[in-house]
Amino acid sequence: MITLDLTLPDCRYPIHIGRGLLDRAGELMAPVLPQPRALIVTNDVVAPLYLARLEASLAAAGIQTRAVVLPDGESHKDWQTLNLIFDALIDMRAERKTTLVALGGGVVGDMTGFAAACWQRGAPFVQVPTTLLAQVDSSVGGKTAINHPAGKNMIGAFWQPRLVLADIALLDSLPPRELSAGLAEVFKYGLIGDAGFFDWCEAQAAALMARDADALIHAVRRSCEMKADIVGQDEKEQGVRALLNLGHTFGHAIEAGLGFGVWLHGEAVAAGMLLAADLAAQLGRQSAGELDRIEALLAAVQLPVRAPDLGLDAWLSLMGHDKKVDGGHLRFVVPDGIGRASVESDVDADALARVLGGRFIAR
Ligand SMILES: NC(=O)c1ccc[n+]([C@@H]2O[C@H](COP(=O)([O-])OP(=O)(O)OC[C@H]3O[C@@H](n4cnc5c(N)ncnc54)[C@H](O)[C@@H]3O)[C@@H](O)[C@H]2O)c1
Ligand SMILES: O=C(O)C(=O)C[C@@H](O)[C@H](O)[C@H](O)COP(=O)(O)O
Ligand SMILES: [Zn+2]
Repeated sequence: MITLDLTLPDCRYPIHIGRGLLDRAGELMAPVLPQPRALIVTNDVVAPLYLARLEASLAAAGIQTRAVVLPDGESHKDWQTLNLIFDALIDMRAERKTTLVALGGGVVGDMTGFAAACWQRGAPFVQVPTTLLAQVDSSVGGKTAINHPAGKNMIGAFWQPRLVLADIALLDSLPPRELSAGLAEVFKYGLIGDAGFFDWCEAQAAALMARDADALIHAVRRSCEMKADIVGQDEKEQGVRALLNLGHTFGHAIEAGLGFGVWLHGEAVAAGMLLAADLAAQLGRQSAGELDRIEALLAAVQLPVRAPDLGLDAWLSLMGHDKKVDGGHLRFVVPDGIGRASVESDVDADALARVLGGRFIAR
């Protein structure tokens, strides 16, 4: 097992990564739980696969549990489904020290974290991420939220987990499309901050797709190291954390524009990163060769390399809900070559229009 730490001014928590950790969940969680009671939040796809093992492990460590099983999918990341968590907490007479445990992908994790932030004004929570995307990104860093029909993650809170437990073995059951979606966020780290890691992703694309354990562990480890480092510097996204949003201004517009769940988050981020890279090229910060490398890597893992044609007005309207908007002005994360990125506030409208009608838009 590898353990990383995420250190913030007022808290610090471990991120455990390895194979076979689910059956050690009780032993690993017990020290961070303020009382031996927990509500496990999961969904109707993950529950039949992994809930009984998590319950057994927690019971063996003396932790009493209840479980709530949510409907699966991004289209259920909403108020109605969030309320099912509060109903379960009421029903079990949960207290402020009762821990919420997220067992699932990013949707379950984001909703459980938001419920924990709200429950009695702040209850402890633990992340047990079961998708690659959740293991490399969403379970770490404390962004929690639900969607509004008009925009992604519009209602939420920064609320950190007490512990993250990423068991790579759980990825064995992940559908191939979901594995690819997780790789989009892995590649993002290379693009924003580690050219060597981007090179490694190119070399290991086939191994990652084949779920080679060493390759997956390295991908999860390096991603979590980078995320923990960035969040440790800027928990509330006042500066450098915005780089983790590469591709998301376009990507979130795709998700909301097509309807939540039509494109997976990772797929929308993949197409969005290409649009951001094209914008960088328009601004003279990306060479044709670098753009080709990004496109080739995404294609190699079956991610989309063309965004849907939403139409310029719809793109601009949807992107207007981005959380980086400042004083009514869009701000984009723009890669500077490979391995560096920055936030651009004054994007030329003509350059943006060229991107949104350009070669990375489906015809
Ligand atoms: N908080 C953050 O920092 C952050 C970061 C990235 C993404 N997100 C959010 O995360 C969400 C996307 O997360 P996701 O890609 O994990 O999607 P998801 O949670 O919908 O999971 C993907 C699918 O895989 C299923 N699944 C989960 N684990 C499985 C397993 N081990 N075996 C088989 N099937 C399994 C799920 O039930 C679902 O059908 C989006 O809502 C996105 O906005 C948040
Ligand atoms: O942790 C972050 O910061 C990120 O931006 C990670 C993203 O991958 C993630 O999708 C996040 O939820 C997007 O945040 P939002 O603030 O744009 O909703
Ligand atoms: Zn994301």
